[in-house]
Amino acid sequence: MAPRKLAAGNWKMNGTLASLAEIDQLLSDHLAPGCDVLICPPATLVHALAARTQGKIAVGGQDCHAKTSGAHTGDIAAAQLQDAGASHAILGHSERRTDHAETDEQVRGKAVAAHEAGLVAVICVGETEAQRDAGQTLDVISAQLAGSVPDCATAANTVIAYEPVWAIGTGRTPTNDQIAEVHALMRDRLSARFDDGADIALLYGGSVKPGNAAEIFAIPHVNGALVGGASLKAQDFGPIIAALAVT
Ligand SMILES: O=C(CO)COP(=O)(O)O
Repeated sequence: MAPRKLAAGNWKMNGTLASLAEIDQLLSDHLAPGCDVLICPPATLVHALAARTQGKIAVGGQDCHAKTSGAHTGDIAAAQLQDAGASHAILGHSERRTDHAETDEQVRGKAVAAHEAGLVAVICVGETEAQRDAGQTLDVISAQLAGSVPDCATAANTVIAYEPVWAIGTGRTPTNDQIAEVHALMRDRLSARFDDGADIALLYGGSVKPGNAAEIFAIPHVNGALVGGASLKAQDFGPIIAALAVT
């Protein structure tokens, strides 16, 4: 079994009910068989999006709590996401690691909770610019993988997204060789640790656009993308999905 190809959109803190019209557009224009499509809208829109798309695309949350319920104001349990129609949860995004000081250990706990609720955990890793400049990229990625990915991970319940922090929302992307180096490292680490680690899908994220998607998808061990800004408009996300489907 080869890793499944996945085009994933992370809407971050963008969108209202009116934005779901973009998804209608996407469904009518572009739904290419040949890759899976996931949209992770703000939590307020998970249920409406799932109801509207009826399984034609997957819907995910952008975070979940490690506990199943309780006194955690403002947080969302994995089972609540699942109840609202989500099948995935992005975990450990660099914006969560920065804005909410999430640690690898906390991300791992969230991933276990996601798995227990039947969700696929989309676990994010990535170096800062200072870490890259200091030659620490591979060590940082190795440590984040070791710390954030739980022992219960399988190819069926886990996706890893490599998102260099300095490439997110900046219009800057690593060179193809830099992406290839990190993805090869991730494949090695996961294959060494998990029986089906060779089949865990590896996404690249950070300034993926219609104009660079095909080139990025041609890089070995890149099985899809986690797309921020360009996932908000069907006219941008559609061509990215199409590029992945034919890779
Ligand atoms: O953070 C990202 C997806 O999770 C990437 O965001 P951009 O595609 O806007 O750079």
